[in-house]
Amino acid sequence: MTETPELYEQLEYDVNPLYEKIISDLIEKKYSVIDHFFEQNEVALLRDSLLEKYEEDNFKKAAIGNFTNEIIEKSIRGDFILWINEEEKGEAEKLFFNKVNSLVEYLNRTCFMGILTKEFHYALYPKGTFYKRHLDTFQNDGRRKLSIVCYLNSEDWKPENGGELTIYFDDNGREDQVNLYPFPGRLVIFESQELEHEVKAVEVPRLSITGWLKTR
Ligand SMILES: O=C(O)CCC(=O)C(=O)O
Ligand SMILES: [Fe+2]
Repeated sequence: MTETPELYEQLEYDVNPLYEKIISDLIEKKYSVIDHFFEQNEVALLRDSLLEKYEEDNFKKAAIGNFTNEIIEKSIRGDFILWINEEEKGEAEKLFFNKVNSLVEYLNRTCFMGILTKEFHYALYPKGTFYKRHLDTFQNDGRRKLSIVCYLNSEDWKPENGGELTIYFDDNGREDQVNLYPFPGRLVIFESQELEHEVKAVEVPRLSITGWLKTR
């Protein structure tokens, strides 16, 4: 019998149980929650980087709509954001992209997801702000495939702080929801074109990185 080792080599990969869990969650329920995706010291590094840039006044009021038609609408979303340029990254951002890229490579290799580009921004929700229920593709970007949120809050995030990410999903024809607190190091990943979600009002500043994996 003749073998084709080159082909086997291409298809071979080390199975990563964490990534496999994410994939099976996505297939089963269109979202996945991974606690401690980033370790405490990594979260601290990223939080410091966010706060430094925020204090330097680099953040801007998040808008809704697309680039040519940006509307700042406080009654819809109240967060401040700063896009992260992967080329100009510092130590914290390098660490962030290393982990994200490893996940993306795995998704492409094992699921043929065809993720070609990605975009991420820091976000800070000041006290009293929220983001009303929406679908991430309302930004007129049908290329957004998976939404990723990673929380950079300090360890003691309490329920009375509010700021849950509420994801709405269909349960056999009935709408159900899951409420997720923005615990530090927690990563939430969900199908951008499928799941509506919202950020409940926060009582203390809420820190995160949000981004999208895109097909083109
Ligand atoms: O911060 C979150 O939990 C979600 C943010 C979000 O939905 C968005 O930026 O589109
Ligand atoms: Fe969103």
